[in-house]
Amino acid sequence: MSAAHEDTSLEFVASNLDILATILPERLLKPQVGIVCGSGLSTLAASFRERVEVPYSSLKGFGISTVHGHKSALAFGLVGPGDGIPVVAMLGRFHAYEGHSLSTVVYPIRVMARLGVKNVIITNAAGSLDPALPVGTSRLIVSIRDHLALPDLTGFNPLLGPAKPQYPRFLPLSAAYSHSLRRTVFFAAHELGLPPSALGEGTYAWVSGPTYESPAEGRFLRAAGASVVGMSTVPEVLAAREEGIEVCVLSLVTNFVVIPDGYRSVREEVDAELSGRPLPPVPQVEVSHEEVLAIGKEKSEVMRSLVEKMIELIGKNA
Ligand SMILES: O=P(O)(O)O[C@@H]1C[C@H](O)[C@@H](CO)O1
Ligand SMILES: Nc1nc2[nH]cnc2c(=O)[nH]1
Repeated sequence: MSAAHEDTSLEFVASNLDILATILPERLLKPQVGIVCGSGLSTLAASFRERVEVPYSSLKGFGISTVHGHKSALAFGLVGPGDGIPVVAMLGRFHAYEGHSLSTVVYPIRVMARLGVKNVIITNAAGSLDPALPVGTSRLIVSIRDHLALPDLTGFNPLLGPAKPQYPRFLPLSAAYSHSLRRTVFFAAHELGLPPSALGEGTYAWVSGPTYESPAEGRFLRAAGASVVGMSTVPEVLAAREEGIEVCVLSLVTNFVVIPDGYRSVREEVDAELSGRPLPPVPQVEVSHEEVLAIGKEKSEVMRSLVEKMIELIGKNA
C-alpha cells in the first residue's frame, strides 16, 4: 500500500463537473451538504427527494468500493422542508485496506468541494473501546470530537506529497471537528426527542484494517484516549479540512472491541479447576463484518433521522 505522493486524479475533477451538469437538474447541481455513508448506512439517502443516483463508474477518477454494504454511487437529492436543501451522498466509500491509494480514498471529498459542498457529515461503523459506550442498547451513536490516527503519525497520511499552492502546507487539526456542527448534532437529537443516552461524544481511532483489533491493540488505543475505532473517516476528514469544508463525524457503535475483564491467565484458570473450584467462563467477543452490517441496518433509521434533522438545522442557520 502506498501513500498519496502523486495525486493524478485531481485533473479529472473538472470533467466530472461537466458530466454531472449533463445528468443533474439545475437545483441538484450545487449541493450544500455532503454525506458519507458508512458500512450498512447507504439508506441514509433513501428519503432524498428528486433523487438521482450517479454510479462511480460513470465518473472519472473514482474507484469501485469492494466492501459488502457499500454501493458505488453518488446520490443527489433534496432534504428538509419547503424547497429542500440540495445534498450529495457517497453511497459507498473507499478504504485503504481495499488497495485504494489514499488519494482515491479522499477523491470524492475533493469532488464534493468543487461542487460547492460547505459542510460534510461523515458516518461510519466503529467498535467500542469504552465499556461506558455500550453496544446494541443505549448509547449507539458517538459524535466525534477528535481523532487518533496512528497511520497519519507514522507516514501514511493522505496529505503527504508536494505542496500545492491552493492548499496549506501544514494543516492544523486542533479544531478539525466543527464545534458548531457538533452542537447541531445535539440540538438535532433534542428536536427528535432522542434520549440523552442515545448520543455520546468521543475520539475516533483510525487504523488501516482489514484485521479487527487484537485485545492488546484495543487496550492500547483505549489507553491512548480513543473511544471508538474504525478503518475509515480520518483521511476524508483531512481532505475536507484541506478543502475548507466543515466536518461532522457520526460513528455508529456496532460492537465491542475491549470487554471488561476480558483477560485472565490460563494458569489461574487451570489451577482453579485442579483445586475443584473452576472459575466462571470469561465473556468472549469476536466481531464480524456481518454483525457490523446487521447493527447498521437495524439502527440506520435513527442515524438517518439525525442526519436529516441536522441538514434541516444547517439550512436554517445558513
Ligand atoms: O466504512 P466504515 O468505516 O463504516 O466500515 C467499517 C470499517 C470497515 O470497513 C468495516 C469493518 O466491519 O466496517
Ligand atoms: N477497526 C475496527 N473497525 C470496525 N468497524 C466496525 N467495528 C469495528 C471494529 O471493531 N474495529
